[in-house]
Amino acid sequence: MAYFCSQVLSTSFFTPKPQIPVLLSPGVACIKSSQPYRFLHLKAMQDNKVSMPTPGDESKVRVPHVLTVAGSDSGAGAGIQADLKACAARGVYCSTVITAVTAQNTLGVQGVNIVPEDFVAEQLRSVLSDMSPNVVKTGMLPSTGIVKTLCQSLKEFPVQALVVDPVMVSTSGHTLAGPSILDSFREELLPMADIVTPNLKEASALLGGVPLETIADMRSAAKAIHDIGPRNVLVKGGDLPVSLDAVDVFYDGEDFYEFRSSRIMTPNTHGTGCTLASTVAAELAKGSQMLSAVKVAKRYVEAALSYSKNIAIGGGLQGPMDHLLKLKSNVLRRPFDPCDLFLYAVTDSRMNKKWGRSIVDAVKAAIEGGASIIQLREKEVETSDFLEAAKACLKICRVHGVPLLINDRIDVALASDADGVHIGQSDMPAHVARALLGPDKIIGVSCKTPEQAQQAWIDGADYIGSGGVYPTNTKENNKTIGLDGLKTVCLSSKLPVVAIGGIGISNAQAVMGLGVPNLEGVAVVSALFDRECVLTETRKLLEVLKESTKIAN
Ligand SMILES: Cc1ncc(COP(=O)(O)OP(=O)(O)O)c(N)n1
Ligand SMILES: Cc1nc(C(=O)O)sc1CCOP(=O)(O)O
Ligand SMILES: [Mg+2]
Repeated sequence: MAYFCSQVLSTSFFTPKPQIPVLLSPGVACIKSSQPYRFLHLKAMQDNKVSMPTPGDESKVRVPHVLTVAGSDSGAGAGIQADLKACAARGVYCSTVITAVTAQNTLGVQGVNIVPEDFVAEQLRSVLSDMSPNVVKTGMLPSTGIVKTLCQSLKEFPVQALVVDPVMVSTSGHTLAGPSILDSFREELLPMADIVTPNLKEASALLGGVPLETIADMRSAAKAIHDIGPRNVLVKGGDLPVSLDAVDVFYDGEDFYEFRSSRIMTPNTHGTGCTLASTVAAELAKGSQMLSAVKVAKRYVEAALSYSKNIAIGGGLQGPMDHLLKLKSNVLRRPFDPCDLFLYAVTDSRMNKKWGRSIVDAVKAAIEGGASIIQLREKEVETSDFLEAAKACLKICRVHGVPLLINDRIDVALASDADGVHIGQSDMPAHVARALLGPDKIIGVSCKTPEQAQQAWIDGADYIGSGGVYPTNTKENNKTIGLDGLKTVCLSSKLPVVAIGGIGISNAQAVMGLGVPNLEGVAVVSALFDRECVLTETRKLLEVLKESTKIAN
């Protein structure tokens, strides 16, 4: 199975002209049409019925909103489910009117249950009369009655733009809207549409079965479909034979634009049509002009396809894509476990330089010796070198299932996709780091007092680093809090704690012997890295720590 990834947008035939905006901004409608529907729309705008901020509303944030009118796909690769995910990924609210419920998976469509027309009408009324979506996007419209109901509702409750994905056949070949629907598409729905996005089969069906085999055919089809009434047409050429590349043709009634793509080999293409149309709708809802909306939508779909090309969901020929671009990395990453803090190796560029080893070699040796978590604390390296080192260390850490944190630098953690950060009291505040890094990354915070420990919990930290337990030469002017200070911090918080500062094989047992339940381990710099052999020192410290847990039990 293959799909196409466009790296290059090529415009052809004509120099692109500035577009007349379909939307000036969310809440402001287009004025380039003389169709009755648009007059209704403009009239509603003037009557203050559509998207006009009302006095007293200034403090409320109006979010861009797409209403999708489509079928449910139980496998969630296409239909309503794809529309919801695409809008969520693009930061747009999505409400739903369900026209049919399908029993569907990656093998095909096993059943279709059409929602009664009057209940589709009721759903439409519920959403349109109250929630003022900016844009309506249509997918599976399985009966003429449902098409008519939709058109009627849109006349009663005009929206800023209508995106029509003329779904007729599922990717597995199952008919989702029969030929009887075509007349109502041509006569009622398409004349109201701001854009229609047929694939080759759908474009051919809309035009009475004309064969579409070349790019020239697609242009003619786009023009002929435009004559039916939609303001813009995107004919998708993914199924075009004889070419390694794929070309989509966009026509706005004046100019043609080609989107040329190269193939991505992937079975995970189910739902690409729904996703593309929903993303166009989402971008329009945010206020984009039509051509920009189409460009962004294509880029997004291609990124999602490329990202999801190897994910495995279901045993059929066509799998779903990952709209949020998250599944792959989450599958590889296990959640933070406080036990990870048992032997915490913190690197130091000066020490590694002194012993003539790279950061990567230092990390490799520490992991081989039994370190359960790594922190890159590289105070003196250039940002670009830090980033490179972080990426290289991450590869090693992932192979061994050892989390890698970055000291201080949220930007480096984000850019390298490290597992998290360690920050101190004078670094980026932990709640800001949490907002930047999201809910899944690990955040450790240095705390010397119970107040700091309580704040770390409030700010969303995952663990506390507490010290200096003993005097240290590694960190200048560091206050020593001793074993008592460490114990006080541990007892003041429910967060897991790792002890730091002057710890090595000679005193690790004394630290772990404190016997407080949330003290999970020790963090060490010089005892591992200011030594000739990191591997040997890590192994020795691991043995001491294991011994201390035996004594405690
Ligand atoms: C595990 C762990 N605990 C404490 C620290 C110290 O962090 P911070 O106070 O931000 O000081 P610097 O390390 O940035 O000098 C740590 N790095 N790791
Ligand atoms: C980085 C750091 N933070 C500390 C704190 O007290 O928060 S002590 C410290 C230095 C730890 O290095 P070593 O293991 O060589 O003593
Ligand atoms: Mg710091």
